[in-house]
Order: sequence, then structure tokens, then C-alpha cells
Amino acid sequence: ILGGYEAKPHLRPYMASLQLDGQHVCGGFLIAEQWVLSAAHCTEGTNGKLFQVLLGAHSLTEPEPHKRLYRVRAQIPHPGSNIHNNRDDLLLLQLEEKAELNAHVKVLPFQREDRDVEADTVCEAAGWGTVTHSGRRPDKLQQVERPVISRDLCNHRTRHDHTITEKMMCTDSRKKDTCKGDSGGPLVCNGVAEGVVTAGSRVCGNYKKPAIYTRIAPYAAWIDGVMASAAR
Ligand SMILES: CC(C)CC(=O)Nc1cccc(-c2cccc(CN)c2)c1
Repeated sequence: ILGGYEAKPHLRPYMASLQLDGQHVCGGFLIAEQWVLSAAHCTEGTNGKLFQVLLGAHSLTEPEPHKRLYRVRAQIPHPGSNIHNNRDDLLLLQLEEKAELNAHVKVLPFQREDRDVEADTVCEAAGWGTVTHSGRRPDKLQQVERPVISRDLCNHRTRHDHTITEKMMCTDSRKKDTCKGDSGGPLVCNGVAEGVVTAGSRVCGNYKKPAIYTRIAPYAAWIDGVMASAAR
């Protein structure tokens, strides 16, 4: 997160850190007791290795009472996701067991009504992604407020040049922005997850490249279907 600030500890109890060999790779968030939603691009370069999911954390390194690392039973990328674009950039992770819910670990509801969030709505992004252009990684969860911009503005030739589909949304990226390692985290508007951070042009903090999110509502049926079919 560029231009943000340290989150109040455990006020975002749905936040997940997707880790490989103890290293934070991407964000994610708890959508059900045994399910985390993240971004398919996060599996790039993992060579098929499964993530571990850290829940209940504020600091990535310090011992905290409700912090717990969960193994993953299955990782299911959206069938339409691919490395060449940002379309259908969603990843569902089934935890090995149901997460123990408490004040520090809670499910975040996601938007099911497929209607665009109004431009200028101020939403929040949070994550353990890089906090400087040189790539400094924070130990503690960061957050930033960002206004939604219209798809027309985001699709302008000088911005993302008509690559933003109706299944994506954008926020202004002047100075304050999501960045490497924030992918997979939720964009929360009025307490509801409306989007999932996607890397987009992999540029951070440049107003010419607004932040891009996969809108969740268009994928509600896919998410429900995967969770229902894997239920045991
Ligand atoms: C396997 C993945 C972690 C590789 C990756 O995502 N790299 C990468 C590099 C630079 C910027 C970003 C990035 C992320 C989220 C939002 C934005 C822009 N707001 C950029 C992402």
C-alpha cells in the first residue's frame, strides 16, 4: 500500500496473508469459514506449490494471540484467468479445516448485487504489500482510502485504454495506491467487499494508471458453485 498508514490492529479481521515458505506473497480475505478469496495472478511463479494462509494477524512476524497459519486443501483459479490479462483474476482457497472465528478472525460479506459502485465513492484497501517505490515491505497491515473512478475515465486512451471490462472497477491512484503484494485483498466500500485487488499494469502510485479491481458480484454464482461442490 503506497501513501497509506498502519491499520488499527484487528479492525479488518477478514484479512489474509497468502504465504510461501513464511513469506507474504499476496493478500486475500475470508468469505466463509473454510474459504479465502484472492487473485489468480498470485499463483504466478509458485510452481504449483500451495500457499499457507495467515489469519488473525496484524504483524507478519510478531507473536499475536489469535494469529494462526492454515494449510490449504485446494486452490481453484477462475477458469477464465490467464497470465496475459487481468480478466477473471480470482482464486478460491479451501482451507484444510474451518477457520476458528473470533474477534480477530471474521468473514467479510461480498457484494452480490451486480451494479457499479458510484464514482467518487470512497472505499478502502488494506494489505501487507510494498509501501515505497523501492519496494519496502511492511511488517504491519497497512490501509488506504481511495475514491472510485468511472469506467469511462479508467478506460480513457491515456489510462487503461479500453481494457477495463464491466467485471472490473477502478480507483484513483494519485500517490495513494495498492501495490505489489496487495493483490488479492478486498476493496471494501461501505463495509462490503466490492472488488479484489488485481496487479493491472503493475505500476503503483501513478495517476495515469488507476488501480484495477475484479468486481465480485459478477462472480457470485461461480464462488457459490465452487464452495457448494467442494463441501464435505
Ligand atoms: C505474483 C505476483 C505477486 C506478481 C505481481 O503482482 N507483481 C506486481 C509488481 C508490481 C506491482 C504490482 C501491483 C499489485 C497490485 C496493484 C498494483 C497497482 N495498483 C500493482 C504487482
